[in-house]
Amino acid sequence: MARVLIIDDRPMTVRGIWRYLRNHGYDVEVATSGGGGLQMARRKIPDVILLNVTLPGLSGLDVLQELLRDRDPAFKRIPVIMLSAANTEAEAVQALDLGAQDYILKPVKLTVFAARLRMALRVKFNQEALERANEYLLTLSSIDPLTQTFNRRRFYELATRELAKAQRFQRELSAIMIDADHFKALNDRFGHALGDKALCMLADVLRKSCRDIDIIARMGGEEFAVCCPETNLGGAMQLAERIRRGIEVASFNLGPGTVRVTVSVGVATLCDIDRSVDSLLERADRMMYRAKQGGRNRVVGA
Ligand SMILES: Nc1nc2c(ncn2[C@@H]2O[C@H](COP(=O)(O)OP(=O)(O)OP(=O)(O)O)[C@@H](O)[C@H]2O)c(=O)[nH]1
Repeated sequence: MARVLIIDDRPMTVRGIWRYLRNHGYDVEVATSGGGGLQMARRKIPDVILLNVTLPGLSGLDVLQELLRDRDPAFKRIPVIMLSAANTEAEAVQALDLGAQDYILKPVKLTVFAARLRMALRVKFNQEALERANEYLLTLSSIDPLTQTFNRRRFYELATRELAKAQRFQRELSAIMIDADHFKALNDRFGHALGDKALCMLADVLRKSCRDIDIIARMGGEEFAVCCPETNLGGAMQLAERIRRGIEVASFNLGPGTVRVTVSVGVATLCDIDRSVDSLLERADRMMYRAKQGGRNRVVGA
């Protein structure tokens, strides 16, 4: 049921509209001042606002501007239909230019009014559907479908922002590279499906081990990265060891008998020479290869 908020200081003049909307299944509320209307709208966001231009105190146009200036995007998106008895072109132009969805003269012809109300609602619902679709597409383009961690592209976007913040405010930042050991052999021996399950297990351990503000991503294949804001080398080494150990332990529950997954982990921390996420990751990557060369299932950092 669409929710309509009428803001009009003389409710008698909108009684016809009110009755019509109630009879046609709308959920209608009436406020008699601009300020009161804004409060009501904030308490429960309406699908559309019918707003009289002339009001005591805050005028209808003031209310419209308040709505459009609001920080809450849901508030800004409420379509506003202005109602006016003035019949001046200038007022209509001003209201529409400010951002009103429509401008209707009183006395209102109910059937035409209802059609314009339906149109305003259609525009709003279509816009909401579009925003949901955009959000979904953004998720698809940012998330690795197998492990539900960020993908490489999104990792770079988020880590670049963190790096800029860390450099600007002289904060610490570290990166951890995690690569599964002998993953080819695991796939060959137990099958690709178990390999996939192992990657999901790795991602679960990463999620459980890291802070909410850490950025976890699958960089490709059997390689993951974590970007840790506000974390120095010591902290990142501790986290890396927790991850390594967590994976070793979780791998006992992965599958039948002898399936085991371990990881080699490289850690690097931001220093003055770093100009990009790449240079930090390259160092973490080099550390990870040292971990491989050192016998795997270990953490190396510098
Ligand atoms: N199951 C599964 N396997 C994958 C996926 N992506 C990459 N792989 C496999 O991961 C393996 C990586 O092998 P390599 O790069 O040779 O490394 P490794 O066998 O782990 O050896 P080391 O890294 O030296 O310990 C390859 O066999 C890839 O096919 C995936 O999404 N699912």
